[in-house]
Amino acid sequence: MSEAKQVGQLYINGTFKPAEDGQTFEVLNPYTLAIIGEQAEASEKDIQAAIDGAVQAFRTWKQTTAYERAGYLRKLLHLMQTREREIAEVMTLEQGKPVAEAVGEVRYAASYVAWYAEEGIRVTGDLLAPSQTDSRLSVRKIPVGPVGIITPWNFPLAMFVRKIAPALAAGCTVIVKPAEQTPLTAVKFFELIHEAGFPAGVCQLLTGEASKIGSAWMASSAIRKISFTGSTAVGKMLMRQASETLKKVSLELGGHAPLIVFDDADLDMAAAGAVESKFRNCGQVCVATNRVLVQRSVYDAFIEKLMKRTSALTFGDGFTNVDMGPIIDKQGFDKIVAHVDDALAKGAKCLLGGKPAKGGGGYLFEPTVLTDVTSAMRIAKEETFGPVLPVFVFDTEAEAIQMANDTPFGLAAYCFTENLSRSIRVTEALEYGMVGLNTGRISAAQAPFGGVKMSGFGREGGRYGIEEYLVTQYIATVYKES
Ligand SMILES: NC(=O)C1=CN([C@@H]2O[C@H](COP(=O)(O)OP(=O)(O)OC[C@H]3O[C@@H](n4cnc5c(N)ncnc54)[C@H](OP(=O)(O)O)[C@@H]3O)[C@@H](O)[C@H]2O)C=CC1
Ligand SMILES: O=C(O)CCCC(=O)O
Repeated sequence: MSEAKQVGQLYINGTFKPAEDGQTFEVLNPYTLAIIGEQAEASEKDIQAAIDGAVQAFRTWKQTTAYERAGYLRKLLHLMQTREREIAEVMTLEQGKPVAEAVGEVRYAASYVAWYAEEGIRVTGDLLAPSQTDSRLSVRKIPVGPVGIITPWNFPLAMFVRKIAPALAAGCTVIVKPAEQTPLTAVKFFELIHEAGFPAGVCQLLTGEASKIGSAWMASSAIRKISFTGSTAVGKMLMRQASETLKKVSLELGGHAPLIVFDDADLDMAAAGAVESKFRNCGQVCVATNRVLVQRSVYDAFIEKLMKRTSALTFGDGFTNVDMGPIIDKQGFDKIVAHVDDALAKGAKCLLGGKPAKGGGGYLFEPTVLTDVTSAMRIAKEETFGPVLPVFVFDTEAEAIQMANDTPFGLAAYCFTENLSRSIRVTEALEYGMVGLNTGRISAAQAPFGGVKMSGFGREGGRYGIEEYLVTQYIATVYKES
């Protein structure tokens, strides 16, 4: 990837432009902490121009047929497929994940575009049985209106693509606000939006101060829906703000995923699932395993298999052949260090890693396995968002279920067992929006991604995801019989 500094602009009303007052902010490479670019910081005027553009464009976009909208999405899909390496390299530069993983993310994002290019044409209404002969009772599904989208840095592309694809397919217009750490991937993607020829105002990009953009959207009754992925704290605040103008809201928030290994599990599959689920994206994933719960009788055998896989993991510069890149920033790094230090101070044993690593100048942390972990430790309660795997022991199925559900979060959980009856009992007892049975990978464009409890609400993916961008209109008609 070229070392030339990237300069990212806003995308408003079909045009790339700098901020109206010329303000920018710096973008860093998290592996080296070098400044790799500058990104426009939207002014109040820019934010308002985007809202006005979204409102104006909605008037015509909502009138297009689902087939026309599918055509635009298919063009976008083609561009994403042909330019995947280019997008992936920008992602690695500003987010740090290995290029191969970044390519995987571009493909994953593209799978949502492919899905919703198809799903948009399947939105239908109903004709209800009337209570009198001269009437028709019809139900339409119509786009909710302009949507504000706020996403985090851990998946700089997929997190907003899986929101905009169903929104555009449904007939909504969208404005995207990506995380401050990863705006350049979004700019690269919007070049494709531009090339795909979406009408001006249908899909726009704002970068800059989150609270300024968020507050302007919240104050505007024109923005009818907010879709957010990020921390529970910010999600709760956005929901409070959205109540002022009663916007529809979807929140995909933090998780604290348990991964349960029963004594009848295939331990190789369980160890592979734990490592895949924990160490993908250096553990900076809301569905990452945050707690491994192992039945006592297979504890030693499982740990041995887990250690074999974990100690083979490599980390470093995402542009080299490694399994993991750096931690995104100091705040994320400090939380990981604090969780590990707290666990060790309270009696946990470190079997692997447990400390920062050198290299690059950014924030690296060794893949870490902790045992003798107890519920008194922070790591047992909070999302670590890093490459640290704490292992707990249990004796009975009831105890495993109780431990797994003992959290305010409810995003993803994993269970490994070869026993059919147990698999049904346990997966259905888990208070989570998503459960992986004998797998550490659950995400798919056709499936409903989302949580319960403090992990939020709303679903992304499949036929469920488009519902988030639709509202129901009922029309009662009385007609004259000739
Ligand atoms: N569910 C998930 O996938 C994620 C969970 N997290 C959890 O949250 C922790 C903190 O991560 P962090 O990146 O700070 O998460 P945040 O929730 O702060 O950031 C996510 C998005 O929200 C934006 N945002 C922040 N404050 C506001 C606001 N007042 N109004 C509108 N938008 C706002 C951010 O913008 P900006 O970047 O400009 O501040 C970013 O685009 C992580 O350690 C992890 O535990 C984090 C990311 C993703
Ligand atoms: O961390 C997230 O918010 C999304 C996880 C990525 C995925 O598996 O879809």
